This record gives sequence, structure tokens and C-alpha cells, in this order.
Amino acid sequence: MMMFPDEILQRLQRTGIVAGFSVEQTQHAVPLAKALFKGGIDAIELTLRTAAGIDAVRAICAEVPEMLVGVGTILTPETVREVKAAGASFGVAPGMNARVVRAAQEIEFPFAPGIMTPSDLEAAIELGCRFVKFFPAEAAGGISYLRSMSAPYKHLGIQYFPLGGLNAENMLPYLKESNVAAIGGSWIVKQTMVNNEDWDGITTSAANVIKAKNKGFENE
Ligand SMILES: O=C(O)C(=O)C[C@H](O)[C@H](O)COP(=O)(O)O
Repeated sequence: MMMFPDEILQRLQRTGIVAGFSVEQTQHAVPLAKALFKGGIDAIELTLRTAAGIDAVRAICAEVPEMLVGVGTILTPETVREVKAAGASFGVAPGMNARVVRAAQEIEFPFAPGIMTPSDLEAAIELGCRFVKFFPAEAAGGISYLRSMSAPYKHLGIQYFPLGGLNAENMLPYLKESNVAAIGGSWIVKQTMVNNEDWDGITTSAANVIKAKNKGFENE
């Protein structure tokens, strides 16, 4: 079974930058998603680390349909089903859990497990994954680590989604790598901005990231 439809992969590739965040209060979810979209970020990874997580996914899917809604920190098969029912378009996890991958396959929910080592990657490949999250990207060794780790699997056409320690200063080499579909991280949405309901600040933060990306590709 196709683990990750081309259509969603292409949506991720279009902007190439995914804003990761979690929300403490459900009512923050919709204005936050709208603020990101206004700044040019059209894909999110809402991490399920708070009680408000699933309700926040549901609210964004219902009220901000222009946003591509991904969910992170999917650690159990039950959560895969819950996240799909909430309306999310795709899911990711920090690690490679075969039970979670199989649960996603059973209900045809696009899912990218997290990988860091060749062994993680081979486990994901064996389960049929061709799109994987690379986490924690910077701590693992960054772009040079990704290049050498992924080299033996190049012929398989794996696409990577690096997260973990990324920001506007170090994202460009990843974005320029041909097997990187998109990058993401939590630096775009600062928790203090959410707490202060500073939606304009979040729009500016998103716009600055897009600006930095465009500048980095200017002379190519
Ligand atoms: O929860 C998941 O599914 C994850 O894999 C973890 C998050 O994507 C990272 O925590 C983002 O990393 P930072 O940008 O360094 O904060």
C-alpha cells in the first residue's frame, strides 16, 4: 500500500516549510493556523503533547481548510485512528514504531515514521515507507549526517522530512537537498506569542521564514 500519496507529498514540497507546535488551549488553534497561513506557511505539524491536541486538530481542519494539517507525536495505533477521524491529512512520529505504521496502513492514513539510523530506515522501508521524518536532525549530525546515512538507499527514492533543531539560519542546505521534501520545526511559533495571542507576531514570524527561504534560492 502507498504509505504517502504523491498529492500530499507535493503539497509539502510546494512551500517546503512546516510549522510545528502544540496548543494548551483549544481556542488558540484556529487563530494560530490562520496567522501562519497569512504569513505564507500552509502546512503544520500539530504535536499531540497536550490535552487540547485532538480538539485543536479538529478545529483547524473544520475552520481552516486551506491549511494542510499534519499531526505529530503519534505514538500508538489508537492515536492514528483518532487523528484520522479528527480530519488530519497526515501524521508523523519521532520514532519508528511498526505497530503505528501498520495501523496507519490499515486505515490508509498517510504516515511518516521518524528515523535517525540506517536500521530505523531499513525497518521503515521494509514496511513500505518511502517518506520518513528525519529526527532529531541537527543533534544527529545535520545535513552531512543525512547525506551519508541516506546514500546507500538513494536508488529507492526515499524522501526525507528533517526536524529537530532547525531554524531559518540552518534550514537552507536541507531545503536544497534533492531528497528533502520539506523541513519543519517549532521555532516559527514561539509559545510566548501563543500565550499572548500575538497572532500578528506569528504571521510576521512565518513571513520572515518564507522570505529567508526565497532569498536563499534567489541566485539559482
Ligand atoms: O512529536 C513529533 O512527532 C516529533 O518528531 C518531534 C517534533 O517534530 C520536534 O520536537 C520538532 O523539533 P524542534 O523544532 O527542535 O522543536
